Amino acid sequence: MVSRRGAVWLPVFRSPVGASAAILLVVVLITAIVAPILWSDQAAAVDTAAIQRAPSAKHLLGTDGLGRDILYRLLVATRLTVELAVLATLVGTALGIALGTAPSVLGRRAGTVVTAIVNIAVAFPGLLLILFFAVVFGVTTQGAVLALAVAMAPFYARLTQTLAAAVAGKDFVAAALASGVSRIRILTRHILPNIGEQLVVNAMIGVGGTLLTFAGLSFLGIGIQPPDYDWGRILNEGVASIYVNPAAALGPAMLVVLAGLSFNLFGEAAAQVISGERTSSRRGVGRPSPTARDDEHDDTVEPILHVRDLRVSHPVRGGWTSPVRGVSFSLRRGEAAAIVGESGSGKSQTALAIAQLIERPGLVTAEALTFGGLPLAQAPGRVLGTSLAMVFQDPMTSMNPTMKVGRQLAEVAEHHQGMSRTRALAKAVDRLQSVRIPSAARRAHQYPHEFSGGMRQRAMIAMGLMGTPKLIIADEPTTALDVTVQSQVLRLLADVRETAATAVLLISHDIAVVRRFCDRVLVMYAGRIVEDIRVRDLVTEASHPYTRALLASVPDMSTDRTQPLASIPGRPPHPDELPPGCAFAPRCPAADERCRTDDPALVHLGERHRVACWHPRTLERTGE
Ligand SMILES: Nc1ncnc2c1ncn2[C@@H]1O[C@H](COP(=O)(O)OP(=O)(O)OP(=O)(O)O)[C@@H](O)[C@H]1O
Repeated sequence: MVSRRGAVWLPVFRSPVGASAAILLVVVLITAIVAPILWSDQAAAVDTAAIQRAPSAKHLLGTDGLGRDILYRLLVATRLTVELAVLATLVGTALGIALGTAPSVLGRRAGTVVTAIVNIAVAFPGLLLILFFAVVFGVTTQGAVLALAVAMAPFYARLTQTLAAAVAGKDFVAAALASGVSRIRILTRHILPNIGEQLVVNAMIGVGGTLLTFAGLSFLGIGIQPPDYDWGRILNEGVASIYVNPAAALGPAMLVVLAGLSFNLFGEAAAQVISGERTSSRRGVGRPSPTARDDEHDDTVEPILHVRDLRVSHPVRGGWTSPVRGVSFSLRRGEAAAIVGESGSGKSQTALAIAQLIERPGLVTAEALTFGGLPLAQAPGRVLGTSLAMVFQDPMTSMNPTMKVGRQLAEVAEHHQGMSRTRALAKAVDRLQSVRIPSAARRAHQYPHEFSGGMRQRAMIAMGLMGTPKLIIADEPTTALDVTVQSQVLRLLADVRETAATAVLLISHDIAVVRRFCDRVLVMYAGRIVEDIRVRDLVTEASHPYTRALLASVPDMSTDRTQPLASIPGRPPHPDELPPGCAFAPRCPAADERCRTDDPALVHLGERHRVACWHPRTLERTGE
């Protein structure tokens, strides 16, 4: 059976360009290997009686100044030419990867310095850099290799940074961060394997360019030094006798171009195939400033999570934007609460802030943010991945595609519980079984792409269960799944909750899902909780006009199907375009002057009911 990696490369050979380049490449490589073995003597044989002869049946490309056969010399020189081009590219790529990944491993300042140096070097003309370093490292073969490598490193550094930035935004990297995996390990296990393919392809295209440049250096006399010779040197000698024997110059020139092209075209064809495979914040308003604070509901028995006045801010041009503005709530052991609200209301930012996954320069502040009684910020490595688990929205991006599912799960136990590889894998299989993955032992050895969407999501939950989580934060875990699989995943979360008294914080925009699964709903609007209510009271007691509008937009058994569904007119405001009073006022049918000037605090309306509104339940009274 062809492995997945092998299968990815197969289409390269199917395209006409890829196939021709591959044939050419194979010919070049075979020549590089066999020519020095077969024809070294013929290439070195001096014949003073046949100096600088034109092409003949005996010497197809003629002879050089010492009567040596040019064709044999070209064939033998293939090895050194290709070897040095590949070596220079390898050293340059390795140097580039080291420079490109340094900012994420080094501290912030050192990282900024490295990035600045790379940016300056990238802007510098490549040829000038090569000539400069060739002089610095000395006019020798090694000097030329080093000069080429150092000159191409900034390009690969920039490429690595760009590719790594794209992968760093994926959920599986956030999941690994959540598990407390170190940055170096994230780099080596999660980021580099996922950008390796593109780097290899770019390096292959690069070999073609390096081959041409190296030949150029040798032609100028600052590449390979006698008695060694490559195509560039032979070209140099051939040009001297071009009027006597043009083939002496044309032969090496054509070989340089053909070999360069073969690497280049093969790399390009591979890049096209791979890219084909892969295609299947605004201005701020000043530093985060205090706003009306939620009046925290504090009657919880044994709160596992305690959040008071949580704020998340991000720097944007001209100031800061605050998508979460003073959120307060507590969660008890075994409680399932949902955060609902329209897109952009700050649900995910709240979840990420609790899981300590807001990356700098984003700023998280809170009067209290404790988990199991301990401040989360002080002990993220110990809590995340063990007693706090996170399940992300997109099962396609939640797992590292280059690691087998079992290994990804085992990594958590190896890292946090110091388990041996074998025991950790056995635990991974056990957890996969517990989330009802069929043939778990076999499945553990498969890659995520061999799992269906629902199975991947269950495997994500199993990853959370590798520790003994007291809280699972599930950010839209069912959005990408079909309805049947959705209920399976929710049932699974419900089982975990029941058996281990695990609290669940479910982020969702689907109030129907929430009503089936949760005890409590936290309704968010424009970065704040506007209502905190028990699910069983939702239909009868919901008091904020926004909550009622959300409810009205979901059809139920009593909905008149002949009428269009109620929708909420207008759009939620962007975090930096908030109106002065209640953020919902511009869309609220009950808003008056006070709503437009004063922001209402979140206050108790009942025993376990909080609402932030100047006119709670107004809509119901007015016959909504
Ligand atoms: N790094 C950032 N810099 C600036 N603004 C950001 C940043 N990250 C998020 N935001 C803003 O925060 C707001 C809330 O985002 P969040 O992802 O929490 O919304 P959400 O309620 O989860 O929406 P959705 O249901 O679409 O996921 C959005 O307006 C978004 O533009």
